[in-house]
Amino acid sequence: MHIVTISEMKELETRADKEYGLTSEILMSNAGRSAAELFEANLLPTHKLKGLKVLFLIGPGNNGGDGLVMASHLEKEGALISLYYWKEHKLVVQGTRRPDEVVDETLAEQIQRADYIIDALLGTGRSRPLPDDMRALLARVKDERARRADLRLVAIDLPTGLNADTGEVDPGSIAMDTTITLACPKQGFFFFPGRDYIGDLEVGDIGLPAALESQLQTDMLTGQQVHKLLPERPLNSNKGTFGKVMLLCGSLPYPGSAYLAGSSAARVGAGLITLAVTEKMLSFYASSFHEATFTILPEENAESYERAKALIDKLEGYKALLIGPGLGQSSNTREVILQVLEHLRSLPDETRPHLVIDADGLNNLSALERWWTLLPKDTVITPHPGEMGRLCKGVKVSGGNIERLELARTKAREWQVNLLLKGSCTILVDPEGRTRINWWGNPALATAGTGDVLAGMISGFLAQGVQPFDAASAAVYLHTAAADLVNQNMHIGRAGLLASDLLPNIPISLVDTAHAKM
Ligand SMILES: NC(=O)C1=CN([C@@H]2O[C@H](COP(=O)(O)OP(=O)(O)OC[C@H]3O[C@@H](n4cnc5c(N)ncnc54)[C@H](O)[C@@H]3O)[C@@H](O)[C@H]2O)[C@@H](O)CC1
Ligand SMILES: [K+]
Repeated sequence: MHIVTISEMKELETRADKEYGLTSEILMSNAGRSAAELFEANLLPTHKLKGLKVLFLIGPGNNGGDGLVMASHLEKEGALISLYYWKEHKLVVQGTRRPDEVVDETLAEQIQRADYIIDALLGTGRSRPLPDDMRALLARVKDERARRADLRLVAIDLPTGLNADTGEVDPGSIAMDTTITLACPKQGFFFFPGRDYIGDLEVGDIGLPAALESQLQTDMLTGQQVHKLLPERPLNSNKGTFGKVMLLCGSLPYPGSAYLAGSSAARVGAGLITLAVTEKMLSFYASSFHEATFTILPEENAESYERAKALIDKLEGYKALLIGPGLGQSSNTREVILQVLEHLRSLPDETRPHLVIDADGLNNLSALERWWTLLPKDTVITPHPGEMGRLCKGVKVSGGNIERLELARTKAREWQVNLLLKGSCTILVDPEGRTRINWWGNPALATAGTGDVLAGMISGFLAQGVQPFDAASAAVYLHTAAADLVNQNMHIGRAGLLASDLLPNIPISLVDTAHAKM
């Protein structure tokens, strides 16, 4: 599913008209019908349309036009519709226009009795700050929503006043329970503060031919898309079929990282997991991770070339290598990483394991000048905002604002990597600038070890032959899906998840993609 900017959306509409004869009226008619269908589909099981009291706030442009089409569909199905035309200050209640002198009073009543209020005031055409009377109207709706939790607010295309490119909001904008956006999600939905105003996101089909969208470079990750990226599991297979993952992870203060990452690689289906560890650490892993195999490395005070050689000697036949989680940042360890990278660069593409670098792997690299020139082709790197800041030599990187997007795009191209920039809506960019953004986020994931799980999942997909950008994309989507399953199955809210809770839920999240609604 493509994500668009305002100008990309306008261009799609212009070309739809020019090349396919899909006029603005046709698109609006499709938009209103589709919004009505999605609205009705989401009412169940708590509400039914017959007798439902729905107040539409209608703006002066096409967004208002979408609202009017949607309203007429709902009315035909038995909903009790009121229409407030903001610009004309006109109120129509179930087909009857109210006299001008009672509009204010009647509108107040309609707001108080509505089951649903639909924001069809402004969409992508908003061009200036909201006028005071529109802000006042929205403030009344917001107060009513605060007073009555069962009042539902639904935006058509986008919440009024939200900047669809940047996610900035007007002071008068209010948070919705649902946004039914038209044709494509807008870029601004994925960045704060806008992200908090969208509520549940639904995407209405307005009948744009798919060919029109072929130029668009930015996608929203969806379950349906991820389902197609998952590796096949033929019956005629053995553990060799699904690839081997080597992990250079974990050190004395952070032993759990290698366990979490390795288990996650197995949970997405990799055939064999090998932890490269010192003998001192072996007993810890052997007792907690029965399925793993081990490559024994010299202790950490050994010469770096001995440590690197012990790993390199065992790498043949591995399809994926994960470097970093819990590895520590000693200069000796940095040298080990450099030697391993040199070895990987010397290998032909066909035999080189795909590389993922996370956490301390990135921290070690960021201490070096032009570190990206040391990476083999098609490496996946997975920084959180702090690590990204260090990789960019001190740039401040936000966890959720729009500047992240441009930075990620610029750096993925400059560094020629598959960049996964973590955050509330994680961004993925490939070396050519192709971009994918994860809509779903889960605050319960903001806890130690969940990054190790993500890195492990990517490696596990790489081992199975999934292409690097796709492996990272699938892992990001499934990581949040697994967290949502933990929330549901353990009945926990936004806090209290342990990274290890994700592990048994990862395979379930894979299965669930087969039934994803989008
Ligand atoms: N053009 C098309 O082909 C389609 C448009 N669609 C809908 O049309 C919307 C875009 O339509 P428009 O371009 O007409 O834009 P809008 O409906 O968002 O609003 C534009 C109108 O609002 C006024 N306006 C702008 N900023 C304002 C402000 N701050 N305060 C008060 N008035 C303001 C403008 O003068 C103009 O009259 C989309 O969001 C979507 O809902 C969909 O129906 C799909 C097809
Ligand atoms: K709107």
